[in-house]
Amino acid sequence: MDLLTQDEYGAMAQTLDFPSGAFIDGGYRPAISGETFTSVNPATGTPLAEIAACDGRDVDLAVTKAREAFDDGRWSRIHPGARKDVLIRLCKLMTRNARELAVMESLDSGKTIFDCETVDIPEAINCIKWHAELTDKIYDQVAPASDDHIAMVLREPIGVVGLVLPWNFPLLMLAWKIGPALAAGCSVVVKPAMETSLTALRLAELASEAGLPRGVFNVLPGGGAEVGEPIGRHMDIDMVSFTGSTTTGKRFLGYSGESNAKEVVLEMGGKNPAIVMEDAENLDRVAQHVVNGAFWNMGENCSATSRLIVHRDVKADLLARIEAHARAWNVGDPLDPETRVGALVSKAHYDKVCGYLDKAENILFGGTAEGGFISPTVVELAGNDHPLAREEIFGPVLSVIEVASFDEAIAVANDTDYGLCASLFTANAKRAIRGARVLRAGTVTVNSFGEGDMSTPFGGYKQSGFGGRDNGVHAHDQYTQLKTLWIDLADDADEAVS
Ligand SMILES: NC(=O)C1=CN([C@@H]2O[C@H](COP(=O)(O)OP(=O)(O)OC[C@H]3O[C@@H](n4cnc5c(N)ncnc54)[C@H](O)[C@@H]3O)[C@@H](O)[C@H]2O)C=CC1
Ligand code: BAL
Repeated sequence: MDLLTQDEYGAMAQTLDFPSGAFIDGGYRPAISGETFTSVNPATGTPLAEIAACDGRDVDLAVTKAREAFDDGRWSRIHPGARKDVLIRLCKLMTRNARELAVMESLDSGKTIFDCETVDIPEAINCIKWHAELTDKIYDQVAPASDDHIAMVLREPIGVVGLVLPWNFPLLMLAWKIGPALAAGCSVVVKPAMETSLTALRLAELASEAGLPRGVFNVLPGGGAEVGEPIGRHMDIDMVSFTGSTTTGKRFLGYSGESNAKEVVLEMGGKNPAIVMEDAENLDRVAQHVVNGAFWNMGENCSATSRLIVHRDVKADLLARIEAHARAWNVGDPLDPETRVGALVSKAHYDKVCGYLDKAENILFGGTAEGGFISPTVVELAGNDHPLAREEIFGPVLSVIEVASFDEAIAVANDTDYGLCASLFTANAKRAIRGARVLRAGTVTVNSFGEGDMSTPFGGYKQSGFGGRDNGVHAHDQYTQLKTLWIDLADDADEAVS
């Protein structure tokens, strides 16, 4: 991918048309209330767009349109290959508009243009394509039954799905959810985070251009209480898939229980450990993985490495290498393609992360915070009980905890309410496998940092996840429900039924 220069990206930013309406039933429209909110570029504080501030009435309208679309089968009952064709056309349109989407995403979220161009947009396209390709390659099942019967297990799309999204990977998290949901034949009502609504709105427009029937893909910008809660409580939504904080995620269990017992899938916070044992090979490479895990996307990542649990014998050497690599991560204008650490998503979130820096008693390096930007920071902790070791910070702050043995490292790693990801660096194969088995996390990486890829499920143990997984065939399956079809084949029409 050839990147532009900072000036060229700046010039492009001036020419973008930002969407402003909610996207309902195939077109943009104002919120029923007529209210709007201002979307702000967190890197500069300048307003980008006035966006429709939806509420429960818009949710009702969007759900009605989504239900009509689902029930008349314009998407849910067409040939899977036809669904695939539309989604592949959407991927082509995304590719054609990739640069526009990348700049829009960077302006709206503070993410670096480098990441938007090289990760967020291409991975979003790849995700939708992966699920589109799956659509006409999976089969239903025939169950064992007597010769007088045929028993089938059919997968049907679950129905109207609410998708409630975070701000840290706005388009990519949307793709993780609409990819499998649309491929399965569902209609979706999407609520982007208020901080980052622009690319979701633009994507709905592109999907319409690709031929997605109206009513199938609706996007409702607005607040959590105004849009998220009505989605969670709606009596005609069959399932909600949510990504965000554990506190808000748990609310959806209550909404479901107090409404129609809709299915709920939650992908929530993390406090992810990286364990580095004294036998880890190539400490320089380990340091690069730790820096990437901790500081990529400004640490605004549920899978971010936020606790470095390091054996005392390699601690000094490893920290020196981490510092050297982290210092090479430029902090600054997200539209400069050399920048690796952009702005935090909002003033409120910046203030929250600064509050954690204030609590840090021993900052080893970094800790510079100015105007919405925070430099990669490493903090030494005496143990795992400090708030920096227990609470999700969601910023470029790595806490270091020293240990003296493998068993102690595993115990510290598991001593958390979260269980999303963990990484383990060791050259000892037995330790690697034993460690991977006992670490209580949905994804464990050995001698690397990562989340797997499109084909592997992503989600958490403990308070990091509930009800399912993003990515892979598992994600597709969770947007479907099973129907048993049992057919009597006996040639005995005259016999009494017993
Ligand atoms: N796991 C992850 O990927 C993410 C975790 N977070 C964590 O959450 C913290 C707070 O960030 P927020 O943006 O406030 O996260 P949040 O979990 O409150 O927001 C996620 C989504 O839920 C919606 N929402 C908020 N309150 C709601 C409610 N009462 N009912 C229904 N929907 C609601 C939001 O508008 C947004 O679309 C961050 O500092 C970070 O620690 C934030 C974003 C993503
Ligand atoms: N890293 C993708 C999942 C998330 O941060 O929410």
